[in-house]
Amino acid sequence: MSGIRYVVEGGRSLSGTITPAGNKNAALPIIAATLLTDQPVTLTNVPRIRDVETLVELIRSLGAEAEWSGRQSLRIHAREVRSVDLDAEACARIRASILLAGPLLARCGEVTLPPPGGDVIGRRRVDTHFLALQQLGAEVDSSRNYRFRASRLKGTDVFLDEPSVTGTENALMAAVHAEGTTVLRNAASEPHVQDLAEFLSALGARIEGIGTNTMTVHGASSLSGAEHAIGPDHIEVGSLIGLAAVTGSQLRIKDAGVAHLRAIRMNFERLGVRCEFDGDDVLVGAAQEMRIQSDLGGHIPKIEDQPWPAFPADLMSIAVVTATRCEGVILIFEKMFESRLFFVDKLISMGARIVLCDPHRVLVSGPSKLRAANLTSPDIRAGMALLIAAMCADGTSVIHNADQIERGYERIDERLNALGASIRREGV
Ligand SMILES: CC(=O)N[C@H]1[C@@H](OP(=O)(O)OP(=O)(O)OC[C@H]2O[C@@H](n3ccc(=O)[nH]c3=O)[C@H](O)[C@@H]2O)O[C@H](CO)[C@@H](O)[C@@H]1O
Ligand SMILES: C=C(OP(=O)(O)O)C(=O)O
Repeated sequence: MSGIRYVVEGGRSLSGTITPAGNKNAALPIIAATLLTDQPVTLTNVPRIRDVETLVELIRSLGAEAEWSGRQSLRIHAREVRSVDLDAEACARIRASILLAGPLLARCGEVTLPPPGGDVIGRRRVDTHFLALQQLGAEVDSSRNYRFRASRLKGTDVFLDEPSVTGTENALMAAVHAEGTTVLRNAASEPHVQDLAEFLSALGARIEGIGTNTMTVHGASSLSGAEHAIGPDHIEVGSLIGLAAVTGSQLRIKDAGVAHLRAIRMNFERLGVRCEFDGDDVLVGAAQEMRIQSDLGGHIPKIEDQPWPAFPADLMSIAVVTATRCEGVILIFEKMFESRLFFVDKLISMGARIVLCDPHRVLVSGPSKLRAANLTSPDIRAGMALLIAAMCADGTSVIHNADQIERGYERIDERLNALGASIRREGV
């Protein structure tokens, strides 16, 4: 079992203001995309999390200069890029290593990538990446590692077999360097995909349809440098809303990017958790109704994930833990990942009333009073859900393998302690 554990004293209410970190899933493709230009790039609001540090290590190994010029500010200059063998262990630590495929193919004409890692939440297919890059003219071979080769990339009309987030991002990064025009259909449009497209535009790429499922990309032979601020992490904002609700906390979540929070707000309302928008801040009040809202006719409601702009898959674990503290019954239907819901056995051991119907669906009946427990975090979001459970449970819980939480949430112990939480970080 790996090194970091959190010792959490439950039962405390928090109060105050917290600013969400930059979006992990935007920072990662944007850092990969800096390899597309030989000019310097400055990125601000970059989350200092483990996945980012690993990707920075990987791009340095390819010859890019990358220096932190402030706590959240990263300067990258990929004057020269050599596509040599990438460290297999570093690639296996993160899902985002797959995002080097598009930029390296575009810049160097070939790339061999060891298989990516990332959360173990079910099968993580890469077929969409292969399909898209192949249609742009790459030869691909997955017999040993992932090998992509293209003497030139040529724009075309690409229909993605599913709106894969990183698949869309790889296609976008390859397309900006392709000859002619590329149309990407059935594309993902999550805030992080939009952020990447905005960054590429700041480098001089011409992209139409940002934020929709059809993007048109006009290829450019060279791109400039740029300064770009990573957008706020809407998954962290959603996690904080759930946390505030179950701990009876009053929080102002500052500069939260409310334009991206409609589906998130709507689904929390289904649990009887309401928040207000004040400019770009989110306000969560301490006295929430916490009563599950039935569908018309008194039917059992559900929360389900779907591609953007619907409710995000990465908030499903947070929705489950929040529901355990609400009055009523709700079905949580996770359509994307077949192992993400298995962590509910840990909530059940804490006293939650949950039926795991099948790998994709759980029925939660609340409210349950949660008891402290000795827990292990299986992935980023389940880890955060367990931290939330521990914070509202009676007694002191220990969360092992908190390294997983730190893959995605920056200094979460310090930041929550500043609001009144009691989380002691131990281990190395
Ligand atoms: C580094 C990064 O950005 N990781 C995110 C990215 O992973 P990633 O890009 O790996 O995830 P994908 O979008 O490719 O797909 C995730 C899974 O959902 C399935 N699928 C996808 C689209 C769809 O319409 N229906 C469907 O069932 C896919 O088959 C796949 O099994 O997007 C996921 C889905 O938002 C998030 O959980 C991850 O945090
Ligand atoms: C699943 C996630 O990350 P990754 O795709 O990097 O494993 C996540 O951010 O919840």
